[in-house]
Order: sequence, then structure tokens, then C-alpha cells
Amino acid sequence: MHPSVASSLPGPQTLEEVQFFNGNNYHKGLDWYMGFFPTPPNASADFLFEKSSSYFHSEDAPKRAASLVPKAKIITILIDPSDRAYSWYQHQRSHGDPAALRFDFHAVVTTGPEAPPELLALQRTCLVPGWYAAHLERWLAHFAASQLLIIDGQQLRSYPATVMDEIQKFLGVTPHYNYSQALTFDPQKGFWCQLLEGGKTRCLGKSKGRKYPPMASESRAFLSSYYRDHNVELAKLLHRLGQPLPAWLRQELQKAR
Ligand SMILES: Nc1ncnc2c1ncn2[C@@H]1O[C@H](COP(=O)(O)OS(=O)(=O)O)[C@@H](OP(=O)(O)O)[C@H]1O
Repeated sequence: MHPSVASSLPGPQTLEEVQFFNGNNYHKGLDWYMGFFPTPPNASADFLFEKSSSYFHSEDAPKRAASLVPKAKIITILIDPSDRAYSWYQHQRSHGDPAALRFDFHAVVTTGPEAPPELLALQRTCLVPGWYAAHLERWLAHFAASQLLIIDGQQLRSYPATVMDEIQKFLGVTPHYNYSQALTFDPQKGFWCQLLEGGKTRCLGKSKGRKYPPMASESRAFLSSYYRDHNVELAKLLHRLGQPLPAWLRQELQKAR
């Protein structure tokens, strides 16, 4: 939406995410990567933007990104890792992942090491990305703290205009874009969406903000305990960076007492 920020374009194989820094696409080289961006080098966008869901927890992405784009600004959005795990499980179900269709969420997150490989693989992708402090430390080993913005996903969901203002400030983009005029809450979608001329809205697609039943309380209790140490480490890290703790993290830490 911001006139000074150009986003990557979808490709036939990559769909909406380029997935460059984490896997084998990296070996296709920088020209391949730059081909996903709409602007010729002389265009006026101050920033090129892309997001790929597998970068955050990737072992390779921070080092590779720092070596190719050392001045990059990195934005991470953190929600309660238990909710992230459940959202990912629902995402996999809706993509027809056999293990996600066969096993319920509680079985996925609680199963032991003797489980079949496809169940263990799904468990890993549900749980490991939520080790937030460990992943952030890897990014901070390659980028200065001033290049990293950590957003509370709950705040983004509830107060997107305020969070987008914070992002504008972090990027230092001009002109100042008025997101409170450009966004409106869509009761049907249940989320904030872009306000178009004539009062219509443009929301994110069907794969964002899916409707699914709330997480079972025993799964939430299990995950609260599973993530306890990771969340304590995250709180220490945010404290060290002088950043406020998200409300969900405060709540989790209170449970930990
Ligand atoms: N405005 C708005 N509209 C729709 N969805 C919103 C919005 N703000 C935040 N969210 C939350 O974003 C979740 C999807 O996040 P991602 O796009 O990062 O997921 S992924 O890249 O597909 O893995 C998605 O997760 P699910 O609710 O599980 O679908 C939403 O909760």
C-alpha cells in the first residue's frame, strides 16, 4: 500500500513467497531473486519488500541474507507460539497434508519419538518455529539490533494502523502514509482490510484468517508448558533489546510462576 515500498511479485513456481534465502532457490543466484521485484533499478521505490514464511526459523537465511543484503531491515511478527502451531496445523489440513488430516492437533503436538516419520515431520513444523528466542538470536548474530523490528502479532491484528505507523518509522519511509484512513474493519472477514473507493474492502485471501474451532484446552495447557523455557528466553531477549513484552507473553510468563 505504501507508495515507496515495492513488494515481490508472485511467480508460477514460487506463488506468493519467493523462498530464496532458506532453501535451494538460493543457488539460483541474485539475478533470479531480483527478477521477482517489479521495479527497474532506476525506479523510485525506497524499499523492496518480500516475506517468506520459512525464513524466520531457517538455519541458513540470516547468514545468507546478511551477506547479500547487509543493510536489510528485518521485520518479525510474533504471536503466541501455541497459536502459531495451531494455525500451521490448520494451514496444513487445508492443503491436504495427509498427516494433518489423519491426526488431531493434540496427537500431533504430544506424540513421542516412536511416531511415524510423517507425523514427526508435521510435529516439528508445528513446534520448532515457535522457539522464538533461539531464532531471533540467529538473526541478531548477523544483523544489528537496530535493523530488526519485532512486532506483536496480536497488536497488528487489533490495531493495524498503529503498528503500520511504527513500521513506517522503523523504515524511515516518506511520505507518511495514513493507514487509519486506508484500513477498515470488515465484520464478515473478522479482520482489518484495505478500504477501497466506494466503501468496498479488499481483504487478505481465504488462506489468511481461516475459520476453525478454538484449540482444545488440554492442547493449550500442553503447549504452554512446552514453550515455557522458550518464552522465558524471549522475555530476557526483549528486555535486553529494551523492547516491551507482548501481552500474550506476559500472560504466559504469569502462568509460569
Ligand atoms: N488483517 C488480517 N487478515 C487476515 N489474517 C490476518 C490479518 N491480520 C493478522 N492475520 C493473521 O495472519 C495469519 C496468517 O499469517 P501468515 O500470512 O504469516 O501465514 S503464512 O505465511 O501463510 O504462513 C492468519 O492466521 P490464521 O488465523 O490461522 O489463518 C491470521 O490470524
